Amino acid sequence: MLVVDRLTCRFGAKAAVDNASFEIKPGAFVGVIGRSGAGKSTMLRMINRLAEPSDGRITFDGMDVTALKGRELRKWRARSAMIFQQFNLVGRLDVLTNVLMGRLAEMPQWRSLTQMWPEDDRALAMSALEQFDMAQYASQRADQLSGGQQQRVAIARALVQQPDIILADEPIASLDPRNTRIVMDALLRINKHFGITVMCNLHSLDLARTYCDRLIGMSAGRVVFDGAPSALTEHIARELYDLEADEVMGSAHMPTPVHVPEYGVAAVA
Ligand SMILES: Nc1ncnc2c1ncn2[C@@H]1O[C@H](COP(=O)(O)OP(=O)(O)OP(=O)(O)O)[C@@H](O)[C@H]1O
Repeated sequence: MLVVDRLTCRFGAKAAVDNASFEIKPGAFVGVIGRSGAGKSTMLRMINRLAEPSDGRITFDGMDVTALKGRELRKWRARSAMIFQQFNLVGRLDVLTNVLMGRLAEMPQWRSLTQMWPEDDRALAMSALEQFDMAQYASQRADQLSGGQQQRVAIARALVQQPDIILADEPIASLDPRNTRIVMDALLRINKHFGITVMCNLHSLDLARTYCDRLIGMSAGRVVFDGAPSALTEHIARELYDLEADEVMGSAHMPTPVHVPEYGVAAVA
């Protein structure tokens, strides 16, 4: 279980995250919502330790994440895989090598320098690409793919890290509606099929309601809502988003969730 306890991150006098506390059980799909600047990215980055907390504590299954250093910190970063808005692939490398990068934390340094990937890792990477219908692009340069395809490769890379939790920071912000659905479905598959906890920052409230089983609402660095999507009333949502409310609340056509036997809930247009 991930426990965030009175976590604060200050940049100068400003608290980007202010005294936030919550717990996340294994296997949850949690959406972090709120307007631009609410502190969503900083929260995720602190959990992965890309941003340093100024105060408070993060623990995972009893391990003090906030105190980790050196090799232990590198291991934690592999266990809490980040997915970014801009995909963060190495464009000049092929797709398979990009996915294999997710295995680096498990490799001795000499081996990673020679890029001699063990056969098991290559098989794991190919299998991850197959999960997201990307195996046919394995030998193609990553920068020749569309945004949606690149994000699927990034998700495959996260999967081969064999993480306990995936931290997705606005993973669909630069995608069109079709690719948005494909990428959100890929995250849902990771969650339902592999049982990996997903924490996903989303600007769109409709997407968050469609895919997440719990929402954490942030405003000015504080957690102001924590509960099931059904408990998020129109009134609370309007308070969370303020002037942006009309933009994020249902003006666009959104997928309706349906039950798919293989992985539980999926989304269809
Ligand atoms: N490295 C930094 N230095 C200074 N201020 C920062 C830094 N990172 C974030 N902030 C500030 O902290 C606040 C929260 O930013 P954050 O990116 O976490 O919000 P967000 O909810 O993810 O917003 P968005 O949806 O626009 O990405 C903002 O006011 C931002 O300007």
